[in-house]
Amino acid sequence: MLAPRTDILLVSACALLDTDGRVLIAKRPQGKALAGLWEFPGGKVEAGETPEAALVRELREELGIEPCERCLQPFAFASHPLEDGRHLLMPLYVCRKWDGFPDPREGQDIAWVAANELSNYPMPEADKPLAAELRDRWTGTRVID
Ligand SMILES: Nc1nc2c([nH]c(=O)n2[C@H]2C[C@H](O)[C@@H](COP(=O)(O)OP(=O)(O)OP(=O)(O)O)O2)c(=O)[nH]1
Repeated sequence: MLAPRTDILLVSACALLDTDGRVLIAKRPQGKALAGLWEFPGGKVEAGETPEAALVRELREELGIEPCERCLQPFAFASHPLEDGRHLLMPLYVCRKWDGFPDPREGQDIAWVAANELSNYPMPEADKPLAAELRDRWTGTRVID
């Protein structure tokens, strides 16, 4: 028997890291799914785009910065069911170098947060293992949850 068909939602996201090892997160605005939760900047990969090109476009649109594609370092990914029946596949890149100063262009709140403080910010379920992985990588300790 064939397994039921699942639509995949491909979203590219990025952990921008500053020189102090803090990560930029953004609050999802009212009116969007998961409003009020903190997320990694990024968005849906459009037809014909690579995940990297989508991320460069989203970072430009959301934050007015210009990372170069080769500065996007693959870090981890989320694979998570969404409430609407689709399945989220979200590669998370790390980026430490970009042109410009991150300035929210879509009215979203942003915060620079130490990796070991990400757990103080409510995030979508899909992001929790990614935040834990960032914490482990950038604090050099592995915490058993
Ligand atoms: N950007 C981003 N999206 C996330 C994260 N975690 C998570 O579950 N998502 C989900 C929420 C949404 O279902 C989807 C991203 O969709 P979106 O609506 O923000 O994408 P977009 O910017 O292309 O949106 P739009 O053009 O439709 O407004 O991925 C995350 O850390 N970053």
